[in-house]
Amino acid sequence: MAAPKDINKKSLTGESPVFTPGTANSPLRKISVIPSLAANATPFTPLGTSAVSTSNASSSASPREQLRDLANSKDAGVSVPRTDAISFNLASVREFVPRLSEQPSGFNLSSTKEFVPKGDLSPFNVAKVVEFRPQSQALPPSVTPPSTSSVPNQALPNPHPPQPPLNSLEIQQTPLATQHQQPHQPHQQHQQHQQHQHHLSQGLHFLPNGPPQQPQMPIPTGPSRMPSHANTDHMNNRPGIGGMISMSAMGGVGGLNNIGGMNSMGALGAMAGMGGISYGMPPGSDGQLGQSAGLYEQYHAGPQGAPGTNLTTSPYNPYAATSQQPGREGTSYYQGQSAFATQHQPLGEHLYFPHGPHRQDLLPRQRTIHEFFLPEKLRQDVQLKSRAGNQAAVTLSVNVESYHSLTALDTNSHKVAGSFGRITWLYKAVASKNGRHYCLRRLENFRVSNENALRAAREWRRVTSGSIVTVHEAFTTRAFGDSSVVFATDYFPLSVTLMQYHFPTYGQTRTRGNVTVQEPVLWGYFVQIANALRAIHSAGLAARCIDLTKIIRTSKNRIRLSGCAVPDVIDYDPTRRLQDLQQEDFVHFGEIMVSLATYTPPSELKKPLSPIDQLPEIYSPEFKTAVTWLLTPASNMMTPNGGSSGSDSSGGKTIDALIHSIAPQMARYFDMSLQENDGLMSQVFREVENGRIARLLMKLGTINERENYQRDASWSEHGPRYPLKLLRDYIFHQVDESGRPVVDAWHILASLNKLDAGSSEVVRLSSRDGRTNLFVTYKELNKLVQRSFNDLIRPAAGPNRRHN
Ligand SMILES: Nc1ncnc2c1ncn2[C@@H]1O[C@H](COP(=O)(O)OP(=O)(O)OP(=O)(O)O)[C@@H](O)[C@H]1O
Repeated sequence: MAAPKDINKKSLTGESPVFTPGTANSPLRKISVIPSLAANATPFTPLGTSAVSTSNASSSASPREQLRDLANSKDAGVSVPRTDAISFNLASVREFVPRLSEQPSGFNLSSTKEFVPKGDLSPFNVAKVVEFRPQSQALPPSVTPPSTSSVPNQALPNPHPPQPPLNSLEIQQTPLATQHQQPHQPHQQHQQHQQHQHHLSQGLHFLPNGPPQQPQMPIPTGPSRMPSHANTDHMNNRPGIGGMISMSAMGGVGGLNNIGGMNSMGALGAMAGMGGISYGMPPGSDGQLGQSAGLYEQYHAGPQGAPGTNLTTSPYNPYAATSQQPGREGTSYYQGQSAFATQHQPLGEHLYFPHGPHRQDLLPRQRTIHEFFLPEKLRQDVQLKSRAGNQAAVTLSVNVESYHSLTALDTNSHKVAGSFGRITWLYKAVASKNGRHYCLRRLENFRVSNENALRAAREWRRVTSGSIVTVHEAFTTRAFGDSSVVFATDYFPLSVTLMQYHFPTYGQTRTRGNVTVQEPVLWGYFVQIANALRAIHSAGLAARCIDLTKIIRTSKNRIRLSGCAVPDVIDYDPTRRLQDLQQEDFVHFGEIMVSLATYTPPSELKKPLSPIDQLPEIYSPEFKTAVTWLLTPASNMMTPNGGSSGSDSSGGKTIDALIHSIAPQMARYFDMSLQENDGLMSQVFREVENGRIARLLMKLGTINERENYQRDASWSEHGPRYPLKLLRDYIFHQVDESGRPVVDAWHILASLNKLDAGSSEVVRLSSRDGRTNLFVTYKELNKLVQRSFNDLIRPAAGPNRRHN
């Protein structure tokens, strides 16, 4: 899609009527641009002025009219000029669907997965990002680089003198010579390395992971670090919004997350007291910033940072791209400051709270885009399930009790009597009482002969286990035009039965191959079914449905017994002894294990089973013994590990005996499950932080370029909110020395997180013509964001407030 040419041209040459920084009308410019230096400045190529904003700005129509025009326009939706040159576009991030080989994409996950430190042209290649140098980079450190606005703009160390209030922000025309040298100079890195070597040789401790004071910092584990302000910040007062966004709709944006290892995040410092900054502060609460800043200063003033401390004790952060910038450690710029004070930033301030296992052995350049986001496999899995859960291709027009929006889950529309000996139907349905999805299993045309049968089914509500599909209720209904019994159970999207999973061609004429299910997988099933039986038997019930068609696989090797309670209704017989039914459970359990181990459908198993003969050699004696125990009648009983006990007082086998005997396998599975849990928790911690970034982006998006406020001086292009516009350019519209877009995910995330945390780091914001430079801390910018946003949502705010 082509953007209108004239607009592109304007945007690219900085003639956009929207963006005219540094004009004579700009109050900021009047204050502080130094004309003589301005003349020498290298022009900064403006980028990214949207067609939308351009046309809006030049139009005198009302916002509503403009929107309508825009919607009707042929070019509606063409917003960013030069999209052809930008290989990273947010739409692709949002969906974050890897385009496998058929399309070359600048943001192709499959390519980023194969991380190539050099030569990979992906804009998300961290190696490339780290190696990016502005033109002046080539100069030796001693040579003053020429003034340039090409990016990355330099984030300067915290000079620590009290920050001026925002309205007195200093705008300077400062040649880079007075700033620091360009980042990542090999020469400087070499010096740094030598310095550390030197320290080591002197017996000094080299602390790669942050200052020793860090443990003293309180580290809350959640993102909510200050009281919320119900009257101010809509976004902040909905705790779920971040997660929601990060999971689905804004997959990519929500995915913007932890760069823990990249040392660019702002959470820990924020958690240590500055955290409130990021969450909707009413204008009057800025004092809290001061307090948190106090903490920060305290942190700096720790014993190791005392004046006179040898610089060599300064911890070196190996992951901090910025800490490698020359001049960061130098004392010349910050005379009289301590070693810690001269540190660029304490490590913790830009790291999220590390949680769970993580790899330590990666160099910064080896970190890939995957470190920023939820692992692709997991994300896809979650998203597919979520989509399947919400999908309703064909919804029945029947409402059953309090359930509506019924969707059939059975793939076979010509039903015959199934494994229960009856015709059953399965539906996904939504419960009116809570809006959740449930799975309804309907017994077609079934009349309950005895009221107690349904009561027996309700007993199953008490049984809760991770290996059982929980039964919530059972009732009779005529909603389907017959007399049906319905069981409402938990719903697990995209689950398949073990029969479907392991015997996908069953019932087809195709011959089966010889497939072996690995023993660890079988042990996994074994342990989970044993766990289900323990819960069932100890509740005084029997499963009575251990069948490959009634065990569902809800995620990788994760299974649950479904269909429980159905046999209790269909075959209700109060005369049958519970012990007998439980003994039958063991036999059915043994049969499905033999079936899977020999890759034989249950109906084709040769009976009576003699597992020792039937089970292939590849399985261990331990496994064979356990299966044999399941199939052996109680009268000849031995323990699953070959012992002689295992029966209860009535002479039957017990589930406790089984579990006792397979304890080593249970422990192994338990440990695996703990590890999996750790892994998932660390992902959750990472994703929690995404919400912060998403909220911040929403705020920035709602504040910037508000055309309908232009007559309001406080919202005008060159008013006090001007730095936010420059910040937007700094974060998203970076260009290199030849004016080409630089799309650097690391830079975007790092900047947003520093902004969110209200870091004291100074950032230089340049206007697009390069003549105006603002030196401002993220802390001040953060305040400005909060203040502007609060102004925006406060009903009485803004004299010219008009609603779109
Ligand atoms: N609780 C559940 N949540 C989501 N899907 C389920 C649930 N229980 C079963 N399913 C899925 O519904 C489909 C049909 O299951 P069902 O138990 O009816 O199997 P079946 O082979 O049709 O059995 P039958 O022979 O009794 O008809 C299967 O793909 C199964 O994975």
